Amino acid sequence: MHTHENTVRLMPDVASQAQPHLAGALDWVGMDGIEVPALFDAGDGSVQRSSAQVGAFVNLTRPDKRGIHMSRLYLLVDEYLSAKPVDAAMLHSLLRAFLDSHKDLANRARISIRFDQLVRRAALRSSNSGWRAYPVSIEASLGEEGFRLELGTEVVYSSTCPASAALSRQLIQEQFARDFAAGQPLDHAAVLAWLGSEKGIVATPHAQRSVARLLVRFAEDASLDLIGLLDRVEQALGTPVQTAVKREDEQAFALANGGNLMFCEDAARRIQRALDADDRIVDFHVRLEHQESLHPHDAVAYASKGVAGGYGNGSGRV
Ligand SMILES: Nc1nc2c(ncn2[C@@H]2O[C@H](COP(=O)(O)OP(=O)(O)OP(=O)(O)O)[C@@H](O)[C@H]2O)c(=O)[nH]1
Repeated sequence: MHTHENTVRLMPDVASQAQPHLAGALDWVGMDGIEVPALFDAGDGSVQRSSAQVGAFVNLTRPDKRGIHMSRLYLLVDEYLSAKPVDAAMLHSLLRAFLDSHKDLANRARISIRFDQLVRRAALRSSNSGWRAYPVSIEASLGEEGFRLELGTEVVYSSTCPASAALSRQLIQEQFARDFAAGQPLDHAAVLAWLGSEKGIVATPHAQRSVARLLVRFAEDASLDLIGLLDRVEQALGTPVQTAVKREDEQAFALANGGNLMFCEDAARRIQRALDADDRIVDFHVRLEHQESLHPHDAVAYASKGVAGGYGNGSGRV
């Protein structure tokens, strides 16, 4: 009977052989789409387990070596992601372990983790609540430039067009002028009834489902505060999409939209101001997409960190 050691000794190890024909250092080698159940901080003190897709990579600095040791990266991903919630410190030590497992072969490592963060959101007025699933992509790397951590996510919201609102108001005024003659005393009850009729709102501004795509780089010592980031962005926008909606919630949403008219430029500046004020965020790029109901195309704005001579150049990284 073979012992485990004997069996292993009999197996050829192609990856560690010297490269016979083609030599060359490689930028990144690894695996993408690794399926793992990973743990994430749910933002309320509890831990959420989500199905995640992981990319695990190191560079290959040795031109003469055939390949990296994929299984080592795979097993490290499984070990670390099963043990504790994904955060900056854990990712940093996982990447260090990637490099330790490839001594003399690699000096850079990176990992990407994609999953949906489920968050229970309260209704605007009623006591109900419902789920939102925010798509999240975490990218961490370790190399000569140190540890870097970026987080990408999306917030969906409603935007009502300010131009359309002004044009609608003008038509409502004109309708009022037609229905109530100038110089005549106004009958309070008649005006109230008129306001409650469809004539009182002959034109309605168009609103659109809109998407803010965010890419944020955190300071090296900052925590991975995903829920805090989502909350801050939704507050800055003012009209995030709702989950459970009763009539009282829908009315509150209509009021919020009426007081929150915005072009995509306005939305971009609101997020820019909110994220600029957060010193745990060293850089960010946002892309705002207003999926127009007036047009078959979208209105789009990009913004990035607004420091003087800043990082942002409209490169559209998101
Ligand atoms: N390097 C590399 N390995 C691959 C690739 N596709 C599949 N693999 C497999 O990944 C398996 C595991 O690789 P290793 O980590 O080198 O496995 P191992 O030699 O048993 O493990 P160690 O003893 O730790 O090196 C190998 O059997 C490879 O065939 C590829 O494109 N490149």
